[in-house]
Amino acid sequence: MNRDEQNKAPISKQTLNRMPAYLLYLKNLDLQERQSISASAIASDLNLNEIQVRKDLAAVSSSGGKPRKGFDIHMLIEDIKAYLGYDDVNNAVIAGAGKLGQALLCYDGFSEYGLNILAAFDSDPAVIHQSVNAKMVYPIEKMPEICHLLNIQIGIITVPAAYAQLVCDQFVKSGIRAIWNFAPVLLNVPQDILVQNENMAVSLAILSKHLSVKLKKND
Ligand SMILES: NC(=O)c1ccc[n+]([C@@H]2O[C@H](COP(=O)([O-])OP(=O)(O)OC[C@H]3O[C@@H](n4cnc5c(N)ncnc54)[C@H](O)[C@@H]3O)[C@@H](O)[C@H]2O)c1
Repeated sequence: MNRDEQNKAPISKQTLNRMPAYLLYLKNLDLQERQSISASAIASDLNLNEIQVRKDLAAVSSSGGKPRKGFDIHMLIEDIKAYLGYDDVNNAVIAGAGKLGQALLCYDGFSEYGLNILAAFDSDPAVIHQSVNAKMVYPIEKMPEICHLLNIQIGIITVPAAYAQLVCDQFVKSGIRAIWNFAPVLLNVPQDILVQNENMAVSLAILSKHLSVKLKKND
């Protein structure tokens, strides 16, 4: 099956959302030590249901697992990358899985605009390793590794204002090309990085200004 055919194959949202965790896990295996791995070993190491893992990997694997040997690790990594759309410029991650970050993670409507939020990062142990709408929240320290691994181009900032520049710098170091910033801060970025600031307060101020002008006219 070529990459285009693979991308057309139906795959559930939950399966897609588990792929970054599989990819991270497989990339950290020592390929000198072993070249293949079984679905049951992956399920046990990631604390997932074995049947679920088998189904997930069957949906993406171009070769399928061999009965005794399992999956060729290198091929499986390439298959998962292809499924995640490694060259897709619209793959994004979130920094700050708090109230706003979680709301964005839970909103499925972005996919209609081609934006795929694949994972999130946070510094709070209470949310790290939790999944939100089946998307994993990773420790912020993992950002460079995961962004490079998934070839992420867009970083979404939903941390408190005081940490926004720090997180922005971490995104830039992680190879991000564009930033969607929800924190009320003007970010310093290298010239080639695009920043889109989002501020609901500004929209509300415009709305209230229009309303006051309209009401004055009606007086
Ligand atoms: N643009 C808008 O219209 C709009 C609307 C609401 C909130 N906001 C902004 O969004 C941001 C988040 O708001 P919230 O209400 O979700 O806050 P929150 O406190 O619920 O969430 C912030 C999250 O960021 C995490 N965090 C803090 N420092 C971090 C760091 N260095 N690295 C990684 N994670 C870190 C926290 O652990 C927390 O989970 C704020 O800057 C807020 O001003 C913007």
